Amino acid sequence: MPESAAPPHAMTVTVTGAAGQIGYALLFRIASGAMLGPDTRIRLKLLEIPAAVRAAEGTALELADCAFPLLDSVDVTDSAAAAFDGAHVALLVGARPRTAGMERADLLAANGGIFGPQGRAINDHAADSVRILVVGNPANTNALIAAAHAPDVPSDRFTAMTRLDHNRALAQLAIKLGCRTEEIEGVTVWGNHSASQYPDLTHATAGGQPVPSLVDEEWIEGDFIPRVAKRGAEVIEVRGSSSAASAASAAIDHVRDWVLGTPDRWTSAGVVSDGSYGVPEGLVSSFPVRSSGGAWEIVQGLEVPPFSRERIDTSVAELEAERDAVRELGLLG
Ligand SMILES: NC(=O)C1=CN([C@@H]2O[C@H](COP(=O)(O)OP(=O)(O)OC[C@H]3O[C@@H](n4cnc5c(N)ncnc54)[C@H](O)[C@@H]3O)[C@@H](O)[C@H]2O)C=CC1
Ligand SMILES: O=C([O-])CC(=O)C(=O)O
Repeated sequence: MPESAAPPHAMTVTVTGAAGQIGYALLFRIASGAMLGPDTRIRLKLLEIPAAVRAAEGTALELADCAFPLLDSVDVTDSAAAAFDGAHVALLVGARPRTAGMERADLLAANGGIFGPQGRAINDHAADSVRILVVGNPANTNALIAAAHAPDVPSDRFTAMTRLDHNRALAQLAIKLGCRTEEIEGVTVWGNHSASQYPDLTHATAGGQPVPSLVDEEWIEGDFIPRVAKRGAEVIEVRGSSSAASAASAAIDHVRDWVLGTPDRWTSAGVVSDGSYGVPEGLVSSFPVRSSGGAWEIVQGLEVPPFSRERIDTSVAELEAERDAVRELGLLG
């Protein structure tokens, strides 16, 4: 055997719902090193329901065929205990979609049946340093349920994905201003990953110029906010199926920034509230965040004008209603 030049450091990454649309767009980028960088080898563990294990095994064949230098192994299983064994990063993508005629309470209950046991399995089997990103909808409340079943895992390790909403906001603003997304800073998505979210441009700058001086309020209220908040529905209507590659890309961005640190600008993530900005402690809500040393910190001290206050409160009220509903269903332990 030639002397190996492989990086010494390896991490175990668990992906649930691995045979789904997002899984197919996500796994190859993780294995290529796009998520954890060029110095980290990857051990993938894929969790699926029994009926989709074979499809996930098919994806594992293709992963092998890519001959990714950083990919050490791929295991496919329908056992949560096996899937989360030693996990350093867990991407909870698999979820029960809403089907016709399904009430919100039914959806919450069906997902509680997935995210409760997965939270317990993470608690019992994952690495001490595990970091969890919930992508499967309703993402914020699913993260809350998983965290409630993992008493030994610090709750700040459970996060929900609002990075896709953040990226959508950057993209819409860049199109409006004719600039590159890279020139934009200070955008925040607050609240729930749902149509009630509040993409906030109050503190945004583009090329160093305050965005509120570059666009009018009418555009922000009438075009920008609804466009971003309802972008998922727009993609479903035009593409004929829900956002997958963009969701996978956002998940990569979220975990990369969490583990390796944000650049000099902040981003948005659903994190457990510490009471900042009047969001009740314990709710998983989207905030402006920075990461350093592998931990998210909520950006403090931003002024919240009345228009923003009202929008944040509306989305947070929806999160509270979801929390109360899952509590009543006995899903918070
Ligand atoms: N937070 C966000 O920004 C976004 C969230 N989503 C959500 O992500 C989720 C996944 O989306 P897609 O990949 O398009 O769906 P999909 O239906 O293509 O795939 C979901 C996969 O999860 C699997 N699954 C179901 N229950 C499972 C369980 N208990 N354990 C393991 N796997 C399980 C299914 O067998 C299926 O293969 C959906 O809930 C969707 O609404 C989608 C886009 C953006
Ligand atoms: O509604 C969905 O399943 C997809 C979704 O969350 C989004 O695109 O933001």
